[in-house]
Amino acid sequence: MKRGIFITMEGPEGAGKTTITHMLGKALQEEGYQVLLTREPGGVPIAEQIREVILNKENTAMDPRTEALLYAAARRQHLVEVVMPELDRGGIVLCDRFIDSSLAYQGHARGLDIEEVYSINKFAIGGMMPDATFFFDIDPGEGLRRIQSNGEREVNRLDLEALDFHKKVCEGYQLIMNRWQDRFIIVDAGRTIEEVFEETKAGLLNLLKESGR
Ligand SMILES: Nc1ncnc2c1ncn2[C@@H]1O[C@H](COP(=O)(O)OP(=O)(O)OP(=O)(O)O)[C@@H](O)[C@H]1O
Ligand SMILES: Cc1cn([C@H]2C[C@H](O)[C@@H](COP(=O)(O)O)O2)c(=O)[nH]c1=O
Repeated sequence: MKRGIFITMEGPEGAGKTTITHMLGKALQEEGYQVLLTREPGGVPIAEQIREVILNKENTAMDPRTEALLYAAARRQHLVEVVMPELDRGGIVLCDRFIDSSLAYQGHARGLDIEEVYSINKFAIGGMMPDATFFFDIDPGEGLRRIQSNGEREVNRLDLEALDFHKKVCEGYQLIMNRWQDRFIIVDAGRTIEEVFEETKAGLLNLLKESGR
């Protein structure tokens, strides 16, 4: 029985999800909250192995449905091993990407259809949708420029897609946000790291307060 709160971070490449999620984790701990930070695809050994297969630049032959199924499989394993037990304990889980990434990337940008991808993901998640989702809104070209100028970040198979693909990802996110309006909090991620962090932190503390924490 879920008692915790499940928050996800979404957006295109280079929007700042990982940077801000780590800053939030530290800030919440300083406020006395216990918080679990995790990510998709990955977060547990089996899902990290699936991540390596999906994102490996050599795997250019990967079929879009195979890709969608692998993300869903990684998601299931991560949920069962990490997210669900933590939520059952009443914890706060901040997850860098979740189902909306599959809907935007595989469902819309790859053209598989958002409803079809939602359908296989329903099997994977068994109703475990996020309580709230922060969407880091940035121009996709600007996001790609950010990751290209970060020499430490390894470029993966999805990063190598053309700008048009990343524009479709953003279009997909818009469709998803229209469908699940109540769940999304949109943050202008084109500002400085400090500005994005302060706004996201205020939104998150508000959610925690509303949930009685
Ligand atoms: N608001 C910002 N302004 C300028 N640079 C930023 C900002 N936020 C993050 N960055 C930088 O952009 C790069 C990408 O950031 P980050 O890894 O947090 O993005 P992400 O959304 O998690 O990307 P991806 O989904 O592609 O992994 C990093 O080098 C980070 O330092
Ligand atoms: C969960 C998920 C992710 N993706 C894509 C999005 C990114 O291109 C990579 C993950 O890399 P990151 O540096 O950790 O953001 O995978 C996807 O296409 N579908 C998904 O469900």
